[in-house]
Amino acid sequence: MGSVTDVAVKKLPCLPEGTFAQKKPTVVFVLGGPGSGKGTQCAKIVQHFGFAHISTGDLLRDESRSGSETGNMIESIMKEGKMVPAEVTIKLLQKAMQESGNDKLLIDGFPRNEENRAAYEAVIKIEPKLVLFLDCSEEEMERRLLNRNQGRLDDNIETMRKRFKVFKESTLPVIEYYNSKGKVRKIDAGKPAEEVFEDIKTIFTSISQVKHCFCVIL
Ligand SMILES: Nc1ncnc2c1ncn2[C@@H]1O[C@H](COP(=O)(O)OP(=O)(O)O)[C@@H](O)[C@H]1O
Ligand SMILES: Nc1ccn([C@@H]2O[C@H](COP(=O)(O)OP(=O)(O)O)[C@@H](O)[C@H]2O)c(=O)n1
Ligand SMILES: [Mg+2]
Repeated sequence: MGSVTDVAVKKLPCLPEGTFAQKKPTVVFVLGGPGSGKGTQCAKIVQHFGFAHISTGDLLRDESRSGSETGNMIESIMKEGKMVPAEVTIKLLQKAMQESGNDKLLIDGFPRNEENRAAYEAVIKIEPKLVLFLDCSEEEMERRLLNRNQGRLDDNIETMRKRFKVFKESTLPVIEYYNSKGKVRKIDAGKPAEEVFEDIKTIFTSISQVKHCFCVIL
C-alpha cells in the first residue's frame, strides 16, 4: 500500500509524477467538544479554502452501518459515548486520506485521546500544520446537540454527558499537548456560525498565502 504522501502527490494536477521531491499534504486537526460546530465549520472551510473534510466520526458511523463485526463493536461503543480503539480509527483514517486526492486535509474529531495521537504518529506521521480548537460552553453544546436532529444514537442527554466527560478528560490533554508545540488556534465557537467562520477565515487566509519562488534556469 502506498503512503498517504504518495497518493496526494500523484493526484495533484500540476505536478508530473515523480518529477519533484514528494510533498506531504497539509493537515489541520479540528477539535472541540461534541456540538462545538466542527462539522459545520469544516463545511465552510471546504467551500472557501479547498480543503478535503475527513470526519472520523462519519468514517466510524459508515463502518458501523456495514454490519461487520467491527461495525457492531463501533456502534455499541458510540452509543456509550466511549472511544473506539485507535487501531480501528487509524485504519479508516489512513484509507480516507489516501483516497481523498487532496493535498489539504481537515481531520475532524481526531486525535481525540492520547491513544489516537500515538497511533497517528506511528502510522501516518504527518505533523499537523495547525490544530483548530472550537471552544464552546457545555451549556451551549448541550442545547445544540439536543436540536441536531440527525437521528444519532449518541445525541441523547445520558450519552452526551458521557461524551462531555471524555472530551474534558481525554481530548483537552491532547489539545494542551499541541498547544505546548505552538500549534493550537483557539476560536470562540459560542457565537453564531457565520461569526465563528469570520475568525477561522483569518487563520486560513494566512496559512493559504501562496509563497512565490523564482527559478533561474541557466
Ligand atoms: N455557531 C453555531 N451556533 C448555533 N448552532 C450551531 C453552530 N454551529 C453549529 N450549530 C448547530 O449545532 C449542531 C452541532 O453542530 P456540528 O457542526 O454537528 O458540531 P460537532 O461536529 O462539533 O458535533 C448542528 O445542529 C449545527 O447546525
Ligand atoms: N477519533 C474518534 C472520533 C469519534 N469517535 C466516536 O464517534 C463518536 C462521535 O464522534 P463525532 O466526531 O461524530 O461527534 P461530534 O463531536 O461531531 O458530535 C464519539 O463519541 C466516539 O464514540 C471515536 O471513538 N474516535
Ligand atoms: Mg461532528
